[in-house]
Amino acid sequence: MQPIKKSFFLVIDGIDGCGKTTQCKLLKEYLNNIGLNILLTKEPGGTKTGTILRNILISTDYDIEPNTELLLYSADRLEHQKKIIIPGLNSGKTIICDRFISSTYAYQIFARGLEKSFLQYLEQHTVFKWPDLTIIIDLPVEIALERALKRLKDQNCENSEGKFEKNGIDFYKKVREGFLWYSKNYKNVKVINGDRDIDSLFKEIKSIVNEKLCL
Ligand SMILES: Nc1ncnc2c1ncn2[C@@H]1O[C@H](COP(=O)(O)OP(=O)(O)O)[C@@H](O)[C@H]1O
Ligand SMILES: Cc1cn([C@H]2C[C@H](O)[C@@H](COP(=O)(O)OP(=O)(O)O)O2)c(=O)[nH]c1=O
Repeated sequence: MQPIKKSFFLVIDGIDGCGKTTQCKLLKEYLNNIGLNILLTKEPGGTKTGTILRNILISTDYDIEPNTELLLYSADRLEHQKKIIIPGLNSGKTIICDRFISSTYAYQIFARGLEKSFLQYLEQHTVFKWPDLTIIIDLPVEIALERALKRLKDQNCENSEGKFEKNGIDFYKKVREGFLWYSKNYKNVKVINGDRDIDSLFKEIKSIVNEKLCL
């Protein structure tokens, strides 16, 4: 059977540990099963160049200037849009993207305190296709970080815990605030409550996506 063509750009975003990766995978499986051609991707790191940028960005070995970090996330996005997202949409794929520019507003602008106008300038040169829908999974920072730490333990990556300790809880509170700001200032954004179990969260995401995709 030929896959159904539904060119659609969907983003799932939110603070570390909110459950994005889990929900992206569930959604991919569900939409694949009903015959859509799904491309699951992520930022940073959705391209060959982006993988190198991601390794630099998430490593704690480099002491990167905050504005350099902002430029690297933007470079990753430019590559991702040109090489993956736009060609994927042009060939009729439904794109599910784990994080997008909403994360840059939340982390670099709100939490790191960089100039909003700088990102507003950069987005004009890096975002050629805006998401048809961004779902932001919102929940108290303490719960999200507990989940993120649990995942690191499950994956035996406890030495990566440093990121959360280095940034501190107030940083993540600002990240949360940044996502809520983004939801009020950009189009096609839906905020959902992430403080519940995986299945009931997925049920709501599925119903939002079904409605948007007219399924
Ligand atoms: N709704 C949920 N309730 C409890 N635990 C969850 C929920 N969603 C995900 N988890 C668990 O929390 C951890 C982080 O989830 P993950 O999907 O990797 O988050 P993210 O990609 O947003 O950082 C994983 O161990 C995952 O199994
Ligand atoms: C896309 C993006 C990610 N990030 C950060 C958030 C994450 O801490 C980190 C890696 O993202 P990710 O792999 O999604 O982390 P997690 O699974 O823990 O949620 O990149 C930014 O700071 N700005 C951005 O624009």
